[in-house]
Amino acid sequence: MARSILFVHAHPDDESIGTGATMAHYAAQGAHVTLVTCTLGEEGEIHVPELAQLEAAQADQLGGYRLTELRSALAALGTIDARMLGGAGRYRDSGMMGTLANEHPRAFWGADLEEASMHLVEIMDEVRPQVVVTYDANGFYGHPDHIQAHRVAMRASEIAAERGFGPSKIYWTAMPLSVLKAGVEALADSTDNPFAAVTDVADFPFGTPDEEVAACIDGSDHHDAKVAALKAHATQIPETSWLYSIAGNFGQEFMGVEHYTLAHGVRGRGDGPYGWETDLFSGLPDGSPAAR
Ligand SMILES: CC(=O)N[C@H]1[C@@H](O[C@@H]2[C@H](O)[C@H](O)[C@@H](O)[C@H](O)[C@H]2O)O[C@H](CO)[C@@H](O)[C@@H]1O
Ligand SMILES: [Zn+2]
Repeated sequence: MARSILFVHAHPDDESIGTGATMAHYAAQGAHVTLVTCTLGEEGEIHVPELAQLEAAQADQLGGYRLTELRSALAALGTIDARMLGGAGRYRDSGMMGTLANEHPRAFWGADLEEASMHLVEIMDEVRPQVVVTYDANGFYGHPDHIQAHRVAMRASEIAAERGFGPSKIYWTAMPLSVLKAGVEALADSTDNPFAAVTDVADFPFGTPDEEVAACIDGSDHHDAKVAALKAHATQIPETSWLYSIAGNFGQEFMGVEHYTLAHGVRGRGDGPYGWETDLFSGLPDGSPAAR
């Protein structure tokens, strides 16, 4: 059976920021890589001055523009089967938690869970992913669309399993505390250190104890592709972004390596002190067992 992996993300840019190296890694291996993006990102900031008038409060065209950014980003990552949940524009970016945009009639945060999940079930029935990747229950950092993407991905996987085509493994994006700590220390001398006020990595809304992480995907061969994908999302990620500091100054291990917890399925063989899998398909009938 050909390898099929499905990524469920909230906004255009999340796919590159959180899983860009993993997507490029599996696309390069010839796996069928499907990305489902749940909103167009209509409520985002705009870091490109000449596009400022596209913002929600003016022309309200940022969503359409971010779709073009997404297409450019995915072209950098490889052959990706890109879908919008329910079709482009069905669910709207809900804005940050507690903002007025949460109340928009099409806000993803207020979507009917069963209806939204059925849109994903249809895609899962078509592409039959052995592996699904999404966020943890907090949406990695608490954004309402990320939390809702988690809920939809998990509910759709339940329905798919009831219908005989559920994924064998479900992963949630994760940042090991050891990596987070190393990243903060590496940025300490940076002039535009975004974490200057951080005194303890526990202050971040994300961070997973290393022993709870299940997989570490080394996509450092695709570091440049991930950086190109980030640059495609120029309205969201300014050239001064700390993401580029990490990418440029501190080696590929921060940007080219992505980590996951295992939410469903049986963990395959792994490496290192915590036995982290090096392949998300590890342990599956056609999954190559992790090299020792
Ligand atoms: C990575 C991600 O999920 N980005 C979201 C997020 O963007 C944040 C938002 O614009 C906030 O106002 C900024 O202070 C913060 O720096 C941004 O990361 O929320 C947006 C609105 O829902 C969303 O469009 C964007 O993709
Ligand atoms: Zn997002």
